[in-house]
Amino acid sequence: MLSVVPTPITVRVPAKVNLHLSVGDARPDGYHELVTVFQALSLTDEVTVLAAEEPGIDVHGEGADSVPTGASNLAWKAVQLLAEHSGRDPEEPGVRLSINKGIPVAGGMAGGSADAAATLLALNQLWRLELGRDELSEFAAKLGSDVPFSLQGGTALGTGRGERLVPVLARHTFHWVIALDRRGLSTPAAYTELDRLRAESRPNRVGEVEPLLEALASGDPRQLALLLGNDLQAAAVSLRPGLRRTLRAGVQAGALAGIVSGSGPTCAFLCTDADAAVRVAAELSGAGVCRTVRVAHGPVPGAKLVSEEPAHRPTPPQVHA
Ligand SMILES: C[C@@](CO)(OP(=O)(O)O)[C@H](O)COP(=O)(O)OP(=O)(O)OC[C@H]1O[C@@H](n2ccc(N)nc2=O)[C@H](O)[C@@H]1O
Ligand SMILES: Nc1ncnc2c1ncn2[C@@H]1O[C@H](COP(=O)(O)OP(=O)(O)O)[C@@H](O)[C@H]1O
Repeated sequence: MLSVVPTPITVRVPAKVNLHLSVGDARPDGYHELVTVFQALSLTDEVTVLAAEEPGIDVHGEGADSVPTGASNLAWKAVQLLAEHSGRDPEEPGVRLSINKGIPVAGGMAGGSADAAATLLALNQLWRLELGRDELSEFAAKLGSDVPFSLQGGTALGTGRGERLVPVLARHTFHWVIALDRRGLSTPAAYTELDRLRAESRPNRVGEVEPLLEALASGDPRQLALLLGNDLQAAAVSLRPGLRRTLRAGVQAGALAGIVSGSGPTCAFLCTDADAAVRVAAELSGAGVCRTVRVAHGPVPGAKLVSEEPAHRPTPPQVHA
């Protein structure tokens, strides 16, 4: 008898930067209450899921060596969650994952969350689960605070632990230079460091989010640059004092402003336009303050089947007279 092997499914998924990250007090469950504005950037991972008897994960690309290939990979947790939901054996789900990293690992750009979101979307297709965006988003929130945003993309206001999202109007495209560090930084360590700093002094807190939302709606990068703010920046800089130099170097290279991305140590520099971003990237890469630089723009869409993207759509059949 002929058995039909489903075609592998590939999903592309973006990194994020927090344009505004206001961290409240630690809650009884250990999470901090946030008010944050996420923007999805054109720095992406690709996750392919394929039916296979031997389960497993292959990781390629940027920082692949430091990504776990076992059960602690967040994308594998997504496989197990949907396997359980759909009555499959989570230990023998009959799939392999291939992850191609473009998002820096442990860089504060939600790379693991991105892979988990991509896996949810890909398996929904491979296993024909027909879960809607809202259901996928609920599964995403079980996997991590940033995972729902990786699914949604664009620009969004996040509250709660970051998982409750409302889309935000962002006019025009913003242009960024991303400075990647030599080593990653742990998210829980950054939150713990912030609690420690707050217990012993009063580090500055970011202000209200409304002015930043207005700047996004205006589309003016100069206005936005004045309002970027991240409460975790003090913690990241305290754990990695060299970041001060990186932030200074980006502005000296011509960026409008620089910010630590989420829990760091990646730094993101907002530039006037695409040409300025290329110039800033070239100068920053010569300054010796980071491992490498990337140019990116945002907002971009969230996790997407690669076959749905316009550039990959098959050309319509030609009609010859
Ligand atoms: C800081 C942020 C900013 O967007 O992102 P990254 O910079 O790591 O990418 C997020 O809050 C990270 O979200 P995510 O990485 O999904 O965190 P989770 O897996 O849910 O939680 C990991 C740990 O981070 C801390 N955590 C996370 C979110 C939150 N609102 N409060 C917290 O205190 C907790 O210690 C938690 O155990
Ligand atoms: N698919 C994945 N990609 C990257 N890191 C992962 C993945 N799954 C688990 N991890 C682990 O999660 C940690 C945080 O990685 P990542 O999500 O890239 O950073 P951040 O939380 O700073 O945005 C890494 O140190 C790594 O051990």
